[in-house]
Amino acid sequence: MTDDTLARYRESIDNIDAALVFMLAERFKITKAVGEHKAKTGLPPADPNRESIQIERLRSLAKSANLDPDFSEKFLRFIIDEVIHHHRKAGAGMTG
Ligand SMILES: O=C(O)C(=O)C[C@]1(C(=O)O)C=C[C@@H](O)C=C1
Repeated sequence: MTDDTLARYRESIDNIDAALVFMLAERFKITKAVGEHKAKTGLPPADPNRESIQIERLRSLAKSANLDPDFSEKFLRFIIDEVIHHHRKAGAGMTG
């Protein structure tokens, strides 16, 4: 039996997932440039002060959007940790 309601919900979920992938691809495109800039200028891969500002901002945005701020922080942390990992590789001259 086909469930049209569920199929419609899933269509929307698939669109949102696609948008997330495109947004993440754009974010990683720009953080790649940041990593190269940092490697070239000798800046450290991680900037904990900047991270604190980003996390506070995202937590506040999450609250106004009715999204769990702890989840939002974990999500951003996960992404930033991956970016730092890329930055470290760029700093060591190991891209890819
Ligand atoms: O803004 C920077 O300095 C970055 O390298 C980008 C970024 C991020 O992904 O947002 C990643 C690592 C830093 O610790 C802080 C922020």
